Amino acid sequence: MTYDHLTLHTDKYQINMMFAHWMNGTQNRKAVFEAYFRKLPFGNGYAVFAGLERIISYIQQLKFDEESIAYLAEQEERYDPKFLDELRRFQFQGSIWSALEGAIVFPSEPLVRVEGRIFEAQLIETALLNFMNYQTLIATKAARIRHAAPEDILMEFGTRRAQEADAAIWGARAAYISGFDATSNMRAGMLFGIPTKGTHAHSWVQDYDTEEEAFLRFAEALPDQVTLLVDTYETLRSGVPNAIKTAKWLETRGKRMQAIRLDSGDLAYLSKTARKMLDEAGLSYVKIVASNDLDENIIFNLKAQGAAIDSWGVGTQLITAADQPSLGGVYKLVARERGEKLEPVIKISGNPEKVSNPGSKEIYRIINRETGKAEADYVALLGERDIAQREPLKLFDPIHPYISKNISEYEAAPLLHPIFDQGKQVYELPSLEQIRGYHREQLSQFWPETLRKLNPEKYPVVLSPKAWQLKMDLIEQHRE
Ligand SMILES: Nc1ncnc2c1ncn2[C@@H]1O[C@H](COP(=O)(O)OP(=O)(O)OP(=O)(O)O)[C@@H](O)[C@H]1O
Ligand SMILES: O=P(O)(O)OC[C@H]1O[C@H](OP(=O)(O)OP(=O)(O)O)[C@H](O)[C@@H]1O
Ligand SMILES: O=C(O)c1cccnc1
Repeated sequence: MTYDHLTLHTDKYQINMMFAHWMNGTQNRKAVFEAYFRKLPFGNGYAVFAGLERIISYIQQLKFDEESIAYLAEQEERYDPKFLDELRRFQFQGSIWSALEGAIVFPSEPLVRVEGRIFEAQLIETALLNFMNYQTLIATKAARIRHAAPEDILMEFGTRRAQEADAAIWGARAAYISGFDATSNMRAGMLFGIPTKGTHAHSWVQDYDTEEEAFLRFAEALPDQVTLLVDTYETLRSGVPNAIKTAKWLETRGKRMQAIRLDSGDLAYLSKTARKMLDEAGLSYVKIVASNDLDENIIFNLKAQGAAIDSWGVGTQLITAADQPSLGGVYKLVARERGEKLEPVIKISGNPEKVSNPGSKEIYRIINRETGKAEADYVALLGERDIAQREPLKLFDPIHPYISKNISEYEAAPLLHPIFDQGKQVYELPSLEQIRGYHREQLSQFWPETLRKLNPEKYPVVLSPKAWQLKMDLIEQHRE
């Protein structure tokens, strides 16, 4: 069995719907789905989109191999062998538009649009949401941590606590997109080109009779990469003094110790005192790394306490998004084929925020020409003229349409980009460095009020008058 073949990485109900469509002869009917989330995680003012690279490689490998077919043939649903033959011939022929990784995104706007045969568009829902939801969540968490320590070195240390191996490496990648500097995971480093960093564990120190000897042996072995963990016994009475001795020894070899690492206790007090001890020993170049169940709030607090920490190793809280372990992204049908045409469809709910926005849509980030800052995201139906011709726009809140604002001097940057065109990949994958650059550029389009960690200003996502009217008409039709 191959663990990395992902075609059956889908919910059974997708296969059952594919089968039922096939039985009804409707499997080739066109459909349009859009993926979006409704609520921002962590009380943040924005999310950082990630997951596209994995979505693309998943789509590229979609194929029902004989092992998957044999497994499907065993199911209690007793799928018709002719359906299984159809699956043998299956090839993804749909089109996909998506936000780019690193993009700043908001609730209720389509982040991925899939247009294809209902057969294929339904199949990919589960995996697409799985990749988008997790990676976007971690990229957003990482952006919050970066926000708490804008100038410091951030290292992702989460693998041992991650929800298994895929989460570890794709989470490390998502963190790097949002501005982390390195990961401890070697496989993530090899696969994605993320810089890797590592210190040593308590076990290294415990394995020697004395801490001093442990430090020296480590420094002898890796003289250019010495970061010593100083809290195995007594941080200030033994760890830091032994680290100072080691640094002095390294100096006699013409080498400079990189850092000490604090992994327990009061990190503010210990770092300030250790800093003083290092400075007094003439070792102001030795940096201080901290770890121990850190998150953005603890980092922010430690900085407020004047902690002398240059570099942060963040594991569990980041990789598991511990304060909100999932992003509730959904994938909703917005149009279906009837006759020769695509007809918009709606999903009604008692909760106004849950009523879906019907029709295939495009999103534009409206940038005010005077300030260069984003004013709103404008969700329009495909091919709307006003926005294409940069005519003055009325921006109104779709839930409270009486709240509105006009704008005429603007740029409108499309958020969704073509990725697949009728099964063919038309998007060239950028390097991870380019993605990071794009993320930084995206951040610079927003006011600090949107970006702050605590109680950020709500950024407007507005519907075009046409998109809004379509929604009202469909709600009215359903009422009738
Ligand atoms: N000055 C500080 N202000 C706020 N939080 C801190 C401060 N120093 C450490 N912390 C955080 O408080 C928590 C302390 O947890 P805990 O008591 O388990 O750590 P510990 O004292 O190091 O114990 P252990 O040895 O079991 O790790 C950690 O999340 C740590 O990052
Ligand atoms: O606290 P996190 O944010 O999850 O960061 C990763 C943690 O993993 C290690 O601890 P662990 O006790 O597993 O091993 P050690 O013996 O190397 O400290 C490390 O010392 C960090 O404390
Ligand atoms: O390199 C480190 O210090 C490290 C790596 C993973 C987890 N904890 C610490």
